[in-house]
Amino acid sequence: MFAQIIVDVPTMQTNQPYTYAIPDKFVAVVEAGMRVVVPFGKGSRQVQGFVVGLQDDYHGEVDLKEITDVVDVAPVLNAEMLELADWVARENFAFKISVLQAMLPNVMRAKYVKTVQLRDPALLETDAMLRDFFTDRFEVPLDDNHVTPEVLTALHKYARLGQVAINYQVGNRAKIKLVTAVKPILSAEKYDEIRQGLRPTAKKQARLLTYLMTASPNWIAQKEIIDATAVDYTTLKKAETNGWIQKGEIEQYRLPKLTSAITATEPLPLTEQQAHVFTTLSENLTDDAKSQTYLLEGVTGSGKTEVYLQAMATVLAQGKTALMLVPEITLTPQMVRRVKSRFGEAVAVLHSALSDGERYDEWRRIERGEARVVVGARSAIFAPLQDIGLIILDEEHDASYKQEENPRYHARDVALWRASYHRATVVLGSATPSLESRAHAQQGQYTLLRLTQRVQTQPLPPVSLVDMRESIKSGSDDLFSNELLEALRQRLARGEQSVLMLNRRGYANYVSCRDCGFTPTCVNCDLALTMHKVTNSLICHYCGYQEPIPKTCPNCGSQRIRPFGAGTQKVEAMLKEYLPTARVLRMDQDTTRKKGATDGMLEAFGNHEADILLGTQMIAKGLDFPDITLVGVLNADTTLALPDYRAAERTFQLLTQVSGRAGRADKPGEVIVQTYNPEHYALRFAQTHDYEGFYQYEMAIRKEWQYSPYYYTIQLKVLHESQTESARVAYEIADWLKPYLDLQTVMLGPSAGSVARLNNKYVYRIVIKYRQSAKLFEALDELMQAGQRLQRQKVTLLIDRDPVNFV
Ligand SMILES: Nc1ncnc2c1ncn2[C@@H]1O[C@H](COP(=O)(O)OP(=O)(O)OP(=O)(O)O)[C@@H](O)[C@H]1O
Ligand SMILES: [Zn+2]
Ligand SMILES: [Zn+2]
Repeated sequence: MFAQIIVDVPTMQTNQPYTYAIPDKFVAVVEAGMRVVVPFGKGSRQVQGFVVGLQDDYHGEVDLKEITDVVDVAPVLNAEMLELADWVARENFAFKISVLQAMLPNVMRAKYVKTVQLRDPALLETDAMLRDFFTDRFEVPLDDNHVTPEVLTALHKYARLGQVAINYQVGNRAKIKLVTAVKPILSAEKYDEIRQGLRPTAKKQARLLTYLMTASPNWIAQKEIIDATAVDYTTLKKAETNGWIQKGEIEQYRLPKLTSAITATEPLPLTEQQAHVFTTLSENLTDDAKSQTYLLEGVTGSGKTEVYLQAMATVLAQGKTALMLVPEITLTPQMVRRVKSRFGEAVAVLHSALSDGERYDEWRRIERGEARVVVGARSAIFAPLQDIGLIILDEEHDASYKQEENPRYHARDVALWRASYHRATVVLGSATPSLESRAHAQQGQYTLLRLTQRVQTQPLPPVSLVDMRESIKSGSDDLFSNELLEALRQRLARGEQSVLMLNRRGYANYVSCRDCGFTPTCVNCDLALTMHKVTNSLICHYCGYQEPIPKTCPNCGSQRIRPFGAGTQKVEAMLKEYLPTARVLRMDQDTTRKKGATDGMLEAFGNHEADILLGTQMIAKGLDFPDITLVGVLNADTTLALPDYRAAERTFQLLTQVSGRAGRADKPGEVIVQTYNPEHYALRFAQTHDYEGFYQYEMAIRKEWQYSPYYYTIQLKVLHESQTESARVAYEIADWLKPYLDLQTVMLGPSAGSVARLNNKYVYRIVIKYRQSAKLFEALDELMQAGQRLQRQKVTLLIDRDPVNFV
């Protein structure tokens, strides 16, 4: 037997698997999706690799090397994942090894100690070999050198049946947690009989026996029994001696904690609009469903989440599984609670704030089929769910769905792939869909569904734009207008709550005129120019255009053209000055760094322990608190100045999202947006909550400037320690690519990266705008595979498809 293996050798990256021979002792064990150790290269260094295929024959010339060792006893990636990894690697010019690794939890990637855990103690009675192996323990280290092929083969078999598990431990980080457990071993009738015979004073024993009568004959954590029956350890000890129960150890998952208990909730009766959406979705949530994508465009507070929950319940009832992705920052306890209160233990949460151990536990619960609902951020799209019926992407427009490092996949694309594999339904939900998705709906690739009203038909809050150019002239400072301070005072007097957002995106990276609002833009691209203090210049991150930082405003001649500044701490201090009685809760990267801090703060705000929630973009999404009646945006413009053709879209989305936090329950809300660009269309459309208007307007601009969704973008970056070498290679690549570009394809650059050096390497960039991809992609693929040659020259080449940031 022979195996095809993708090896993990950073300096020899290639997407071609290597063929290795499988020695006899591993023939019964090795399967696709397992990791193995193989010799590689001249010195036959031992490296890890993934088995991606098996074959009976080999007709090549060379003598094949043999697999040295197996890392896994059961596959850690199934057939779907292997196929998906191929696709993700191909579509994103990524290396397969990095994709395969991205699919696994951290602990399985690092150096580890392996253990075998006995999950079904009954095995010991039937298999003498296993009895010797485990002796008197439930979990033993697995050191491959000391395990005979027979035992390995047996473990392999039991692992497939779920009777033993192979666990990975990194130091102590991801140790399996074992707890004492009890198993009822007598019949209900027998327990009843014993109970009848007890002395009347044996109250505790009676309680225990009553509990055992109705308990299922599985292992139950001892603590659970004690909590339920209020018996003590002595009672349990006695019960064991009496032969009523068996004691042992079971694995306890480190379930991510919530600060307070969850109460079960029932589905809410749907509003007319929700019901219409749900009915339409239900037509495809059937056993013989086909893969189908819906775009749910629903205003803030329209009850999208309730529709998701009910759709999830539908597929679960069919025995299928459901996956719900939300942006990292909206994966709040409030959100998790909403899902867990419906589906309880069936929910696994995958979140970057989890410890490696917690994440690994959740991953295994999913893999074993114990968790059938997954809620998570971007990387949860690789959750090892089987038989998926429904995939939801909430806030589908969110930029965090694109991974900004290798492999640079977009979770939306992966979602569509997996849905087509499982013939599942996809729901992309947002109050402000991405232009790409909305355009797909326009063309009929997605089915468009709308929720135009809030749940209790509360109106969307009125939004007023405060022109800061005027405001400053009349004596306010450039952080607080009189209008906003007055509105905050009103809320304090009424005991209502306010949310204040300081927009930090693109902060201090650009200059703007305080008198006329003018921000310098690129002559080629119409994008805001980014400030570079070192060179005292403004640079276009897209095409490389440069100009000196102007001393006076080119638009109105004012000298008050300067960078943006001031952080949340400054704002907090000023709030204290203006509104001494207000209780302010500041939420930013500093105050939320500690694990669980965000949860605590949101809970405190929910309990009215603060009047004002001050924060960065992280407060714009998802919050659902009934007493927020005022939302203030201190500076709407910073996102407008992002060096990104999506700047207007991002601004519109952010303002719409944050406005949506006000007036969600019975009290009417109000939004105040401070800006230097009150005429900008992104603000105008956000003011009237007019997504469709914005969409039409922005599409016309994208068409004119040849941006997505009309054109796609690919960014190539060349990095080298020497600037001349970096430039030389970039020009070489550009020349090499030219013959592959058709007439509609535009190549910008090479130009020096706007951040001249990254990690001490000089960056040169090429940006390609294209409509037809076939020929171009072939060329890029070839280029990537040539990466090895580049590696030897110490050149790094990065290929980023549809980049979110131009740096
Ligand atoms: N059918 C219903 N009946 C009563 N209340 C509902 C119903 N559907 C949703 N709600 C409540 O209305 C509020 C808003 O709903 P939800 O958070 O699902 O909206 P959303 O569209 O996801 O909002 P956003 O996009 O602004 O986060 C929630 O408090 C939710 O519990
Ligand atoms: Zn000006
Ligand atoms: Zn430009």
